Amino acid sequence: MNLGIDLGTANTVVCDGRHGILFDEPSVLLVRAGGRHAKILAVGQEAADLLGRTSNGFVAVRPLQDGVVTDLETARSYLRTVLHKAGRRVWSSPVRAVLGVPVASTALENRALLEAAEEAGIRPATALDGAVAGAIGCGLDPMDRRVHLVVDVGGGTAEAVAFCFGGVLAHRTTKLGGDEMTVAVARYLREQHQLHVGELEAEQLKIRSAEDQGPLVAQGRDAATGRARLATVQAAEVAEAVRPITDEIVRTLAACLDDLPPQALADVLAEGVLVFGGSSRVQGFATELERGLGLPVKLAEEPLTCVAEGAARALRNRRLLAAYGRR
Ligand SMILES: Nc1ncnc2c1ncn2[C@@H]1O[C@H](COP(=O)(O)OP(=O)(O)OP(=O)(O)O)[C@@H](O)[C@H]1O
Repeated sequence: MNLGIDLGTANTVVCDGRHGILFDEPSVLLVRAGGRHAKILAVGQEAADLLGRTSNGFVAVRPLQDGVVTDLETARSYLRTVLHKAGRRVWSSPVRAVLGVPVASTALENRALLEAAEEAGIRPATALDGAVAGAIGCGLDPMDRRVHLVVDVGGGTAEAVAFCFGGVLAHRTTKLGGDEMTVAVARYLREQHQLHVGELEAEQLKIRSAEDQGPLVAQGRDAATGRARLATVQAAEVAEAVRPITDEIVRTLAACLDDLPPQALADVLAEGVLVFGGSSRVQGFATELERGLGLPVKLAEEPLTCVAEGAARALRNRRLLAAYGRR
């Protein structure tokens, strides 16, 4: 198997060079707590479906925090199960992969991810900036002599990366992303509608508000009576709730332009800024970004899968991996 893997804070996507997307599910494991004897009960969508529905003793674990591996053992078990779900049946069958990593990740953080991947049976495992992989997935060539600027806004992080002819020129990262937007929506409902909602409901409301401008219905628990009830929320209210987060993301990422020479800016002005990652779909984000950067913004056609698709393509391009690969 020759795979591109986007092991994100929120979602994991695995793409095969020949067969396309093999796995696309939330990055989460459900384990039964038990110290060293913790047992994995469900992974991916199965685990996500059980969030908030299990009794005491079950814990949801995310293999990554802010885009990086924090626990080697968890990451290894998670990757092993993901490979199995992606169709790897024979333990000894060779798997090569390129894995997307945050541009600001340290050598030590990349080492942890690659070690977990190798222990899960991926050999060789190569790390590539997720933003560069996403650009490849959208049809850009990072070996071009023109400068490209891309923005990746995921669940736990957002980054802007400018690159050209095999090298990164400038980048900015923030540990704000869709997860914080979801928290902001839940807080808004509590404060303005006296409704307590779970994480899943707040996220669904955020996503629906990006697709439907009409009134939306939120389901939760009344703050005063503790009883289940519904509330009608306008899409514009959700946009207002997430605006402080999107503003902060745009402000941080826009500083990336300060590091670009005038000729590079001219390239980006001519071509526009490519935006991907699930949170690029949040209501009003693209407009905010366009205003903050003062540059035209283009939305990727496949914002959630282009990183894995690009990573799978990069696996076949030795020159590109020699230039951008991180070991
Ligand atoms: N249609 C949509 N509208 C708004 N938000 C969305 C939409 N689809 C997904 N999201 C949000 O996008 C985020 C996940 O995006 P993505 O899968 O790109 O992140 P990730 O790669 O797992 O995270 P990271 O890049 O931070 O490691 C979640 O917060 C999710 O709520």
